[in-house]
Amino acid sequence: MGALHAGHLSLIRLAAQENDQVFVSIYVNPTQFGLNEDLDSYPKTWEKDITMLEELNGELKGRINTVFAPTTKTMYPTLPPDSSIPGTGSFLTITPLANLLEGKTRPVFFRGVATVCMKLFNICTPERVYFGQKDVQQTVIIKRMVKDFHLNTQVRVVGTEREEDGLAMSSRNVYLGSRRRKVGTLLYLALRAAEIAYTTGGKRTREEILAQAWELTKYISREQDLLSEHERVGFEVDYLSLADPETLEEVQSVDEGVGAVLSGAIKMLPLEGVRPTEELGLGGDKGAVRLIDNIILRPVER
Ligand SMILES: Nc1ncnc2c1ncn2[C@@H]1O[C@H](COP(=O)(O)OP(=O)(O)OP(=O)(O)O)[C@@H](O)[C@H]1O
Ligand SMILES: CC(C)(CO)[C@@H](O)C(=O)[O-]
Ligand code: BAL
Repeated sequence: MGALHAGHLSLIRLAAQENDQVFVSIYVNPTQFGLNEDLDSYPKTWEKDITMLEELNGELKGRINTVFAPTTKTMYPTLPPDSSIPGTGSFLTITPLANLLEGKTRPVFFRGVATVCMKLFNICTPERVYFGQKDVQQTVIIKRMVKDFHLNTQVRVVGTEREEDGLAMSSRNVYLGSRRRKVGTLLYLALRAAEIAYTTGGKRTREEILAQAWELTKYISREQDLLSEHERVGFEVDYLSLADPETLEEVQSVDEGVGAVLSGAIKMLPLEGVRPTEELGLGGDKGAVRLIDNIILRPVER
């Protein structure tokens, strides 16, 4: 969706390694934003995106063949895009996957994603498509769509690029501002604690694994509570999940031969006690900022 960062570039780099020609799409797709979401404020940095792509194209010896930045009239030629829950128009729904996890909070999100991806795939007929693991549910849904609709493309998933402190790169991080940015790593730290319980702690049940993640969020919350209103950051955990990698249904224990997806979402709340000089990030701290992240618990080779 543009506002490019190193995570996006890693998808393009892998695509250029595996293919002679790379087609990059930049399109902020309205139908995947709910009516109450941030479509209007979503960061748009077109000039900078093009400069980044030109530089990258030099490094990739000109393999970026096309940057496709369509208008909404091109993508939705018949009816104007509708983001309401009934949604009038031509849509693809991939259920029950689209109703789980992110879909609970964002009920039209995956309908919009599957629909726009089908359009993009039909326009460009790619041999391979590249998606980031940061949006793990999206990758599972696109794989299901490709399988169920017999699309002739291979879905490639690229690992999550992170900032030095572990925060998953995301175009929406610019909404955080400096105070919330410092605490923004908490979801990753919580997922890592749960991962360690599985990989080195030998834990296999849902309760044992997720307890580690919950403990860490509670610890950070207590730490924040001790700070003054000018320093503290409030957050709410939307969900922490331990799910089957293909169905994304919650599991009670991890089958080592199958592995699992550990994922979560948190809402960083608007600040209290804002001082006039405080750096607030895009949007000026008007709303909560929702962050997602995940770690794959890989199957153990037997
Ligand atoms: N940190 C990352 N590492 C690897 N891939 C990423 C990362 N962030 C996004 N991507 C991938 O880039 C593609 C385009 O994503 P998108 O434009 O929505 O960026 P985003 O940074 O995830 O934005 P948002 O903040 O809206 O989630 C998706 O396949 C997404 O999974
Ligand atoms: C898959 C996608 C391009 C659909 O607009 C979007 O959800 C994204 O960028 O992750
Ligand atoms: N990275 C997925 C796009 C979205 O959150 O809207």
